[in-house]
Amino acid sequence: MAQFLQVFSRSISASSSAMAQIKHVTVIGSGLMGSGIAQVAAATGHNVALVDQTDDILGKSMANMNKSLQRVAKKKFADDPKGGETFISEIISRIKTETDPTVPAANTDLVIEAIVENLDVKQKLFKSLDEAAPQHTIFASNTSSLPIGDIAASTKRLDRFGGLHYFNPVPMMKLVEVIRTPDTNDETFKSLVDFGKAMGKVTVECKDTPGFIVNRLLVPYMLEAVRLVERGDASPRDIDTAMKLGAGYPMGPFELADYVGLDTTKFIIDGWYEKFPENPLFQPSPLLNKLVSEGNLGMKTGKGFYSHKK
Ligand SMILES: CCCCCCCCCCCCCC(=O)CC(=O)SCCNC(=O)CCNC(=O)[C@H](O)C(C)(C)COP(=O)(O)OP(=O)(O)OC[C@H]1O[C@@H](n2cnc3c(N)ncnc32)[C@H](O)[C@@H]1OP(=O)(O)O
Ligand SMILES: NC(=O)C1=CN([C@@H]2O[C@H](COP(=O)(O)OP(=O)(O)OC[C@H]3O[C@@H](n4cnc5c(N)ncnc54)[C@H](O)[C@@H]3O)[C@@H](O)[C@H]2O)C=CC1
Repeated sequence: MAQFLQVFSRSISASSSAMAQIKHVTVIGSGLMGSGIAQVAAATGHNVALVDQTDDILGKSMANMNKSLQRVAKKKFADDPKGGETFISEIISRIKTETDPTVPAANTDLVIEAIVENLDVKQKLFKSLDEAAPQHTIFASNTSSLPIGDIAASTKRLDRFGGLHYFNPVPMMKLVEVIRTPDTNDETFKSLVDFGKAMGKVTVECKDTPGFIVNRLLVPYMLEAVRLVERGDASPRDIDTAMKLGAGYPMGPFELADYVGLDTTKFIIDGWYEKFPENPLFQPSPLLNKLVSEGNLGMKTGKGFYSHKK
């Protein structure tokens, strides 16, 4: 009987610790996505550690978050600029920056990874985090295209690993896809859904299938657009106009590719081509490859399919 009670109380405490509300979040990668995720997590009351490779990169991310928050505050505090300043400074004060991911990971409830779209680099990061983070910490990746199970395989916490796939720009886009692998346990999955909702997002659930829901549909559409241009059938400008005015999309496929980043876009296509080489859909795009090889990565560099003011 004593043994049964011990096991019973251990399982209660394990499950209640896994179910504990997520308060401290570590976001790794402070680029387009990581900075947006950190900003919204802090704006919804979470304590956030934001990690990147250098203090210089982190400084630029903090400045970008400030700009985004100014846009939010301008609307929210239209008649109260002082209130707007307090709003911004309170959110910013909940974000600490760090260059060593293992430091905040040692004391965090959730790690959200938003680094470069490369399986080896993500696996290497999570392997080191697995050694540093406590038992209860949940790991999540914001990958656009890599299998969550492949990233999780670098750790010993397959049951506490899932996907949280946000959309760009995170402060404006209302969706987060919550991904469970066959190993993700129910407590972890529920914590991830609850966290998505606590960030003010609408959550949808998806299995660990290539592209999840949105990118499974979006990537073929965008690739068809680039093939139209490569065949000389229509210009990027006309395709964008057509999809905005004819299909009601807020951005056309080329504007969106520049917004997402052509480097990230290429990582996604190259990864799927390597995995599904026989699929005609994922054949490399000479036009995209040319732009990336010239360092024209879209809005982040000031030039991609279009020129952008920096
Ligand atoms: C064709 C090339 C082929 C390549 C191969 C294909 C590869 C496939 C790549 C797939 C990539 C997948 C990436 C991924 O995993 C998933 C994604 O995230 S996909 C991207 C999803 N996002 C979208 O689709 C964005 C669509 N665009 C919009 O919704 C709007 O355009 C946007 C909200 C971005 C901007 O709105 P717009 O009216 O155009 O401009 P404004 O500047 O006037 O903004 C409106 C409004 O919003 C406020 N705002 C905008 N950005 C921010 C921000 N970052 N922070 C805070 N606030 C922001 C702004 O202040 C305005 O507010 P007002 O009150 O209206 O003034
Ligand atoms: N750009 C987009 O629209 C979307 C991207 N994603 C995914 O989010 C992830 C990040 O994408 P972006 O933010 O666009 O990329 P980004 O290039 O803007 O930012 C990536 C950041 O990660 C940092 N980084 C790289 N390796 C690191 C490491 N080992 N440790 C710490 N930091 C490291 C880089 O310095 C950079 O600041 C990718 O997996 C991408 O597929 C998901 C949804 C939308």
